[in-house]
Amino acid sequence: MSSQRATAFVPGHVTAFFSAHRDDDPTVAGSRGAGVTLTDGVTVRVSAADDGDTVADAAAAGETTIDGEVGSIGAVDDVLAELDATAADVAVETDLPIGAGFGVSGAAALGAALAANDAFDRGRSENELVRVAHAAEVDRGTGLGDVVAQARGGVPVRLEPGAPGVGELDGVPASARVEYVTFGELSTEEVLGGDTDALSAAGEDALDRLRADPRLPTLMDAARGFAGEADLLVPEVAEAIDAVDAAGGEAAMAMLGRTVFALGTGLSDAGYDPEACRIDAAGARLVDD
Ligand SMILES: Nc1ncnc2c1ncn2[C@@H]1O[C@H](COP(=O)(O)OP(=O)(O)OP(=O)(O)O)[C@@H](O)[C@H]1O
Ligand SMILES: CC(C)(CO)[C@@H](O)C(=O)[O-]
Repeated sequence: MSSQRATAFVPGHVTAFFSAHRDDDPTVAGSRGAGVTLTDGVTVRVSAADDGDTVADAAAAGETTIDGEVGSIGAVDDVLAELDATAADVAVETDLPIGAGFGVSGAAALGAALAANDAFDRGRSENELVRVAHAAEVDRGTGLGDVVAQARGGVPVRLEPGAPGVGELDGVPASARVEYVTFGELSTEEVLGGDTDALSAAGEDALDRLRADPRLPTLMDAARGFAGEADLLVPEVAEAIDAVDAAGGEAAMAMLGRTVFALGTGLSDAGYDPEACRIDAAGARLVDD
């Protein structure tokens, strides 16, 4: 039965390191790498557009809002088109900053897929919905591996790139408090649109290290090495990582944003005023309205 409305929660995802793998087929394209999913995430509410009585109501049908403001996320539009739900209203809500390395666009796309499928009884399986959201995110150039990681939860390790059925995931078994501070955006589209050869070589090295020792401290250390080798570090991020290190903690840069994330109380101990959450244990899911 079709309820005409549904809500999904999708964890944020910070990538610690990655290599980019292109392909004409967006379900085959993606990234290898690893990162951390967060209990801070994105809530997506999908409902049948209320045509209402007024011209303004009718014009607002099929509208996306982001934290209450009318806006658009390309990958969400593509997901709705694929699920024959372009007339739906979509409300995206998040405390995470957009464009700062938390995979908000991937989360919004995956949340829209899960919620639209449920609201309109489209009968797709979880793998199919993850595939739709992954393909939309890749096609829009706003991410490569966030969607599959967010679907899984925990500390996802992307062993092979691509959507379910193509890619392969593992994970670092771990639970921890995570702190983060954001200094601003870094354009994913720009970095992915440039030459990614050096970055990808550094990402493959980092993945080999983590596979040999799948523990959180190794993930953080490999992430720091990656950010330097891939030439992505920005000064305020480097400074914060050094300050956390000097205070005895573990921090790294979130790809792709001017964002630092740390384990435990790393950033607080270094004198920053971070946001705090935990590693998300469950992955993307439908929730009660
Ligand atoms: N206020 C906003 N700031 C930035 N992007 C916005 C905003 N509102 C909508 N968007 C759309 O959201 C998407 C943001 O994608 P982008 O990949 O840059 O960010 P992200 O997914 O949050 O982070 P990242 O990929 O760095 O982890 C784009 O499609 C952009 O057009
Ligand atoms: C490319 C990327 C770093 C953008 O957030 C992410 O999607 C990833 O790890 O593939």
